[in-house]
Amino acid sequence: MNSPGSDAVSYISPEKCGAVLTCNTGRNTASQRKILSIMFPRGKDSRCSDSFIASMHQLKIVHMQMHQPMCILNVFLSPPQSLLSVHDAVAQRDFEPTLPPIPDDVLEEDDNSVKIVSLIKTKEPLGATIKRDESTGAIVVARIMRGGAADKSGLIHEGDELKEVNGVSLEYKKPKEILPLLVSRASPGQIFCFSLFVRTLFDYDPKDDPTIPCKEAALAFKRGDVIQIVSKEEDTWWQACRHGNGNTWAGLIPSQQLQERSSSSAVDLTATTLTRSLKQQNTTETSGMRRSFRLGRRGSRARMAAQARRRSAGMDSLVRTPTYVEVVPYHRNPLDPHRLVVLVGPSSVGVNELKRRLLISDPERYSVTVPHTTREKRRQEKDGVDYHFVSFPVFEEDILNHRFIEYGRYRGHYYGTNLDSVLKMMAEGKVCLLDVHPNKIKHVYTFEFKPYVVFVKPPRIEELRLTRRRAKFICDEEEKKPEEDFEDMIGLAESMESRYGHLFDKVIVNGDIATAFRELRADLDELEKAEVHWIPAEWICSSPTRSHSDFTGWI
Ligand SMILES: Nc1ncnc2c1ncn2[C@@H]1O[C@H](COP(=O)(O)OP(=O)(O)OP(=O)(O)O)[C@@H](O)[C@H]1O
Repeated sequence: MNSPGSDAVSYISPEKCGAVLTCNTGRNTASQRKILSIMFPRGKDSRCSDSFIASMHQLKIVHMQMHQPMCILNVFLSPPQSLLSVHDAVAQRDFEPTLPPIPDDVLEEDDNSVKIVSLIKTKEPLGATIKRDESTGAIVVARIMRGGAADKSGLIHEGDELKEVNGVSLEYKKPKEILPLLVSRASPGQIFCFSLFVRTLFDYDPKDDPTIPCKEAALAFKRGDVIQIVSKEEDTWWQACRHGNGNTWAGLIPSQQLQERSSSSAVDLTATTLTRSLKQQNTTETSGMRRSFRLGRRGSRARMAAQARRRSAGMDSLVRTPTYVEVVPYHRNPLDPHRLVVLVGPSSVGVNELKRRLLISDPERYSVTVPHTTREKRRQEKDGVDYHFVSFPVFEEDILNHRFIEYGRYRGHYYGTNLDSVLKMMAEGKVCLLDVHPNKIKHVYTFEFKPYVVFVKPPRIEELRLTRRRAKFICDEEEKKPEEDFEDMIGLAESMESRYGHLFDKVIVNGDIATAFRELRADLDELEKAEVHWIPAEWICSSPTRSHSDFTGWI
């Protein structure tokens, strides 16, 4: 089995990834390794190619016949021990083919050890990215993708020089001409040494990314997708697989650091724009914040201006580029309370309208909380139905115990949404709909409530004008025109998204109300049916009384 000049020849045919043939000279240190040939099968059905071409020293081509079946060993190799043990097993038997002699002059010419690697694959690409070595001009392996054929074989390493693919010399070829052959797909059920599930907080399309080293080896995703990160070895590019798809991929994605860096200029721009627009506006205090909340949902202009200043100075720890949030699977037992549905959005965007439609569409399923108040009960009102009527001391004790999601004073009396009223609805088996400013989400951002946060976003201004023509907008200032309200709404939506976007599970654009409602309803139906809910990992160690000043699960 051994060929002249080599001390190990192994055929390995893991069932899924095809066969691997190696021949090395015994001087196989990382610095000396050279890949001389990589062979892909030509026949659609053939797992083992019937011919094997080895290019020696860029010049010499050695042809060799292979017969099926080759040695079938269901082994994934991790060098060097397993390679040697497989070699020992293989070497006991007389397998076809035998390697032809390696020409003497080849070995004499070069001090480097010679390794011939043939990866005979099914549909799998090699699973590596390449680059041109600037000093030598050689094509070298830049990285090995986790779970790909190259990784599983354990025979190809970063820095190896690539001479030939499928019998075609790579000399004078540009990396982009070779790249399509080297994309990685991992086998379903592949076990990775490193594994972390994240929900993505931004859309990523490698086609639009000029910095990606290899577009074909990248993984595209949409905001909200759950992906499995399998390697974080590099600072700039991580490797990840799509989750929930049998045909999983291990592809490159921008690391958190890279994404934050590339978006930081955009965030700065948003902060500057917001500061500028605050300066221009006279009515920011009320125009953008949720109008329907009577109890302090509106932020003061001064506070918003200070926030914008802090943000532009980079001092607001909550303003972070949305990247990835670590998630864990939660299997909802049918007897478990429903997740709390939190609807957020700028004032007048249509949150109440959507909530109203949900309640009408299925009153048995959806419900809203009953607020607490310290004011006197009126004759026609029912305690626990219209309001929970409580005394001042009780209300204030609950404030001190952080039991209010939001509260405020109106005409000398307190009004507020108490956590207990939410829990009561949930305990009754209802899907509780909560409508708050996004800065209040933190009060329910726990495993106990498992909030599913829907951000209702305005469409582009043209569509806003068109769809809201007949809607009544209550301007906060007499002289204010609806057009200004539209601009405020869009501006506020943008700043909400950049500030709290990492908390949003779903974004609904409310252009046409019927379409937006259908989308929301369908999404909530899907949530109801979902076997697995991917929830933030931080909830697992959170408690209802914990302070939520930061979101540690956000990686
Ligand atoms: N897609 C839409 N097309 C046309 N009109 C809409 C649409 N969405 C909402 N509206 C109308 O816009 C007005 C404001 O909507 P809504 O009260 O639901 O806003 P909101 O987000 O709850 O604001 P606020 O919290 O300030 O009350 C209502 O008259 C509503 O019927």
